[in-house]
Amino acid sequence: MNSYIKPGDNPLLTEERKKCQFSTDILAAFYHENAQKIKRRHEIYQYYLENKELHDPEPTEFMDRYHRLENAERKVSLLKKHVKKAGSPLGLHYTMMIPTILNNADDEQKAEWLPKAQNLEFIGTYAQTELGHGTNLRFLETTATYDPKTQEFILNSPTTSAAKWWPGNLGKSSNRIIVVARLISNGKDYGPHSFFVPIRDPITHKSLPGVTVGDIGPKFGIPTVDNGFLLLNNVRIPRRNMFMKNAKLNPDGTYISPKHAKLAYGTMVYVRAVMIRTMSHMLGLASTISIRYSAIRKQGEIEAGKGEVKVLEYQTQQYRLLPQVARAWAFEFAGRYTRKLYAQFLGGDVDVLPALHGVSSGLKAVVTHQTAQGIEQCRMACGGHGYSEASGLPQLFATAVAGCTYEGENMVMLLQSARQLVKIASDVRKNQKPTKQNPVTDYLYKTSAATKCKIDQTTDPDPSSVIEAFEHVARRLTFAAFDKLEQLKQRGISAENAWVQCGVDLRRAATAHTRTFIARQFSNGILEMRDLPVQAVLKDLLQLYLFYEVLECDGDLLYDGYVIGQQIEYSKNNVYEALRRLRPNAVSIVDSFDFNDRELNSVLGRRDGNVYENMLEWAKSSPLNKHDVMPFHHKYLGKMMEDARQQSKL
Ligand SMILES: CCCCC/C=C/C(=O)SCCNC(=O)CCNC(=O)[C@H](O)C(C)(C)COP(=O)(O)OP(=O)(O)OC[C@H]1O[C@@H](n2cnc3c(N)ncnc32)[C@H](O)[C@@H]1OP(=O)(O)O
Ligand SMILES: Cc1cc2nc3c(=O)[nH]c(=O)nc-3n(C[C@H](O)[C@H](O)[C@H](O)COP(=O)(O)OP(=O)(O)OC[C@H]3O[C@@H](n4cnc5c(N)ncnc54)[C@H](O)[C@@H]3O)c2cc1C
Repeated sequence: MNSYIKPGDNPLLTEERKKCQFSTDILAAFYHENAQKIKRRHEIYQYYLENKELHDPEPTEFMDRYHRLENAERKVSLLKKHVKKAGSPLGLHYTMMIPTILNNADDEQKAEWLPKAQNLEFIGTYAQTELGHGTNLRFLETTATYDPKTQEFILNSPTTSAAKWWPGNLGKSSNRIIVVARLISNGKDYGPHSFFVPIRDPITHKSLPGVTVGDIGPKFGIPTVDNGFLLLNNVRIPRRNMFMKNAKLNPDGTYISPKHAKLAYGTMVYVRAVMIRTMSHMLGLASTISIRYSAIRKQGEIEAGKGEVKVLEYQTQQYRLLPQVARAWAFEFAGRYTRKLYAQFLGGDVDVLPALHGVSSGLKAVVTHQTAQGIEQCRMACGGHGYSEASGLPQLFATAVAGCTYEGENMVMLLQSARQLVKIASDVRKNQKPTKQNPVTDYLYKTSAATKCKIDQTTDPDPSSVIEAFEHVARRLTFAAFDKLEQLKQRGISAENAWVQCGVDLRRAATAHTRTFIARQFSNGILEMRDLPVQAVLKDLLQLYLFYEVLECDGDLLYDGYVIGQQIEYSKNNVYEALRRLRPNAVSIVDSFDFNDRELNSVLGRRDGNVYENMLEWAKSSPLNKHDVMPFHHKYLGKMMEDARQQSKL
């Protein structure tokens, strides 16, 4: 039963919702983990509806960056009064400042900084990337030189390329930030460490002496985030402003190493682990918008004389949109795994860090890339109106695609994942067994159970046959890349250069490995669902996901004969059959993502489906339409046409 039906909705959408064959409440609670969270979501939305001061004065699409930032800060300052989590001017405060305090501050520092951060007594960000370096952290230039006489660090940007560049909310919002700088003590460089650095006066908000800070200017998207630049000119901070949970520096300047060399990178691993859910939500938003719109948009007759049909009736439209719904679910299940692993790490299990880094690196890269691709597919499937900012899809894409770059550029992250695969391949070649169980990589120690894939023509395909096929491809690509590395090294090429010359093969292996991981998490995740009608929908989504992925990597499956052409044909049929089964429930399935109209920010994706009249209202509210004739018309185009008319009379 679809609980999203309301009087006054577009009848075309209501008729879709009346076809619902499952409980949208149960599916929504499963996606958001429990019914309590759905209830809380609805309470917050109702509160938002009742508090007009939280609303935008006009569609933000019509605002310039100055007014967008002002509006965002206004709402955030109000939000603190209303709800804990806040919007974009505080994005980095919640996603990086607070996790860094939790992850890198010792107990005394946590006691001092955490309550103030949680109470929003200051606003922070995570300033690591520099104008000259983002990926290669070993070469960051900002220095923190210890002065044992005063027990202070002197922070300095030695060159222009050392300017911190990109950190979100650095330009105008933040006043207490995390700066990643090279720790130098007693003449020794200990590499990048994190420091708590005041950059603006807590009362006047003016930049402090030695601090040059500002906004880096317009970007591809995310206009309400003041990504900034920062130059430090011998700014002094107390010794105790170095985060000291892991590495420590004594008053005399002696350094104490952390238990694990990469603990300082913990915040990045945290964001990579949790951003998977954000990407799932973004893909869920895009598929909600495009499927609701496709259910009310009529275009073209299938049979002459029988009237125009909803574009969702076209198999091609289903093929463009429904796999995005399936992937949104797949990413949600995969993200649950990495969040659990991160919780284990935060709980003190440092040994889990390499496994967490390995899985979160590859997952972050694949999920952000497929999310961006999927949103763009949803946008294109909405025709011209998908290209309008009224749809919400261009901004959604511009926000999501940034995830391919931040938190570790995707190619670099896939190569990090490949490091783990190559180490395992080396162990296998030496007949070494895994030192500890790792459900993500254990399959690499096995050989392909069946020499031939078990995908066959059936109405109820077995997910394990597809997952084994993905394991087979990932194993083959991993060992092929490993063997190529070894051959190059045997020819006298250095390990580093061999790595670079195998980069594309390593990336392919990491992508195949991550695909296997996601498929396994999706297949395991739906087993928890006990409600049979909802379970049937999830099984259809899983079938669509698995066989859609088979078609995405069919060349790798056919390469060594593990799969034959007939099985690719079976896979195609399984995709079409899943589309057919999902079509009647399509609108109710995206309703179950439970995104409200504020989150959707889309005229096309409105819950009520009343698109056309609201599209016209939206367009009319454009500031351009305050004028029938633009004030400058006669100065330019008007004069040009008048001159042309006069000219033609001569
Ligand atoms: C809503 C969200 C808003 C997001 C806002 C955005 C924020 C940001 O973008 S913050 C800045 C993000 N920047 C990055 O992610 C930088 C990416 N670069 C790196 O992480 C590193 O430079 C590197 C991993 C690419 C290379 O680091 P390096 O120290 O050179 O390490 P190696 O490649 O030589 O590997 C050595 C060893 O360390 C392991 N390792 C690397 N990183 C981690 C980690 N984070 N956690 C655990 N282990 C890590 C790596 O696996 C190697 O191990 P072995 O293979 O066993 O030798
Ligand atoms: C919207 C947005 C928000 C951001 N927010 C923050 C923030 O809050 N805090 C922060 O510190 N940073 C932030 N960043 C910066 C981000 O983390 C960096 O842009 C990212 O780490 C990539 O570094 P880079 O831009 O210097 O690219 P580079 O490191 O210069 O890489 C450029 C390209 O070179 C290639 N490349 C580089 N190294 C390798 C390698 N080892 N192997 C193979 N190929 C390689 C890759 O193709 C890469 O795309 C943000 C960036 C964006 C776009």
